[in-house]
Amino acid sequence: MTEAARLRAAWAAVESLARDPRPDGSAPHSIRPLFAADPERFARLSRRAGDILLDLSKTAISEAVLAALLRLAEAAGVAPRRDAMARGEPVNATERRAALHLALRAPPEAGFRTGAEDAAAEVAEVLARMRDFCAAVHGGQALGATGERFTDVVNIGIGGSDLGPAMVTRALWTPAAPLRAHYLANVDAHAWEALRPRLDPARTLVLVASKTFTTQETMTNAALVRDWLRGAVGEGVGAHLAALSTNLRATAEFGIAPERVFPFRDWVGGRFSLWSAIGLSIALALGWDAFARLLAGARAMDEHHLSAPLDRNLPVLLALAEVWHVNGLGYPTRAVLPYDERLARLPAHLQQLEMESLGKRVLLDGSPAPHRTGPVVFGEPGTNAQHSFLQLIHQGTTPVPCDILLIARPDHPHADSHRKLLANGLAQAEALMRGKEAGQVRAEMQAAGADPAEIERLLPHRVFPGDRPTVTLLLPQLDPHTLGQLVALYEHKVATLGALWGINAFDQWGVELGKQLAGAILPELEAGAPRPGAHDGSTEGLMRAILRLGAG
Ligand SMILES: O=P(O)(O)OC[C@H]1O[C@](O)(CO)[C@@H](O)[C@@H]1O
Repeated sequence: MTEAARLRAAWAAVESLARDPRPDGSAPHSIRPLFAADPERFARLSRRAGDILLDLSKTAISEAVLAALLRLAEAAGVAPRRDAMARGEPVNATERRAALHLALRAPPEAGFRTGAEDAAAEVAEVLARMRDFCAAVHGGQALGATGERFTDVVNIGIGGSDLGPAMVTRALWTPAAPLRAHYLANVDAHAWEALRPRLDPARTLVLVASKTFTTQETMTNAALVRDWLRGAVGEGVGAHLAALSTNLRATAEFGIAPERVFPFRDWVGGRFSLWSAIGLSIALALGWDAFARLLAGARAMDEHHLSAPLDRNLPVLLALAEVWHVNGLGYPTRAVLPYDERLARLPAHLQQLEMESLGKRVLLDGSPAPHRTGPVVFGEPGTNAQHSFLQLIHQGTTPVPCDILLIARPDHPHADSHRKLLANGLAQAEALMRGKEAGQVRAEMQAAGADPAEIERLLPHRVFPGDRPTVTLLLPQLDPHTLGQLVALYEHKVATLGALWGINAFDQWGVELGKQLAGAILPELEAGAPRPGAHDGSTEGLMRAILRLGAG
């Protein structure tokens, strides 16, 4: 059999398991019969790596489905694609680049290279400079222009130059941390106007974080903030600025001294970059040790992913569950529900990581993808999500698989609150799977003394279909090391899905068209009139309406 034929056969096996009833007659999407048939299902379908326990048992993945999915992973070349990535090969084929974020969190002796480039040495050098800079800021050797110590760091960046670091500092910052961190992303200057009054320019350190150093939003905000700093501290503004970028010419043109530029290389993708110089705000805000432990956590997950067999490999299993849901059962969305307020920005980080990576419609060779690819990802922390969109997930027409993240031990003394939080997370997953049948609803309403006609009227509204899948991830506590493992787990899941679907998970051409068109519209707004015939009727009409309302 050729490779292509093997891959087609593997897909066909998964698809037929998703289409045809199981040998016991149960439907392929049903979960409850799997528990009824196998009291050991939790033990069989949960796996542990490092600090993370992954429970896949509340999905409709049967033993047969898991076996078929693992055969698909073999046929799609998941392990060789993973290894090519780790060898620094140009797995980002459309940009002819490596995707070597693994090198960012590896010790130098791991020896990561790409082509002739010694990635490990490069990383070690930048990390050492970042560590020294943090020590100087925290130790009071690097001061503001007026001799004050820094109390606040502002990271100006967007997308991958914002979401990862913002998510991590939101998760791990405590009042005992060395600096307060703020993240300015949107070109909407309301964001800056809301932040500005909270800052004292004399004590504010500003990081301009942009891989390309050309991103419109970041460069616009950087100019605004530099002017504000200059207005307050005059020509000493350089003491308040640093840049995190691959574009050393542009950082120099912006006026940032070379010793204040922390570089990284083009083999670091934006959405995989929080471990690079882009993570400097994390290290400044939380301390160097926390950043080092974050990297070590990610490295532990890398080692697991690189060495564990596919059937025990957490990122691979998570990716296979996604294939089952998206391609097998046809569920086009997924919700991420961290039952931890500190992980409030994790869904936003995963939205970029997953949707920018997997929102592709062609295979590596440019032919149309024969299968549906990346699902829509959204989420909110639990329990808040329960009071907003969980209704649809329980009773809507299309099942939405959920990732439920639980943290066993809190970092506060309120045990009762934490038990309630955990009880809710566990209960949602149980309720989604178990559902509530008509007989049970009827009995409950009868016991409450409801009128029989009223019972029959309300019955369909109060029935829960059940068999709605959840994947649970349990961490013992939230700290830099466990968070590093968790984020790296999702990164490797994304790369694995790239291999399974045969797409490039490392480019993002889809963001370009809007940027180009915005570049064309901007001068027309400045000139106060759309260029006749340059746009569709709607865009031109809206531009005229906006201009009439006084913008531009
Ligand atoms: O770091 P940069 O170059 O400013 O880019 C920011 C973000 O913009 C994107 O290129 C998308 O527009 C992301 O991939 C990236 O993370």
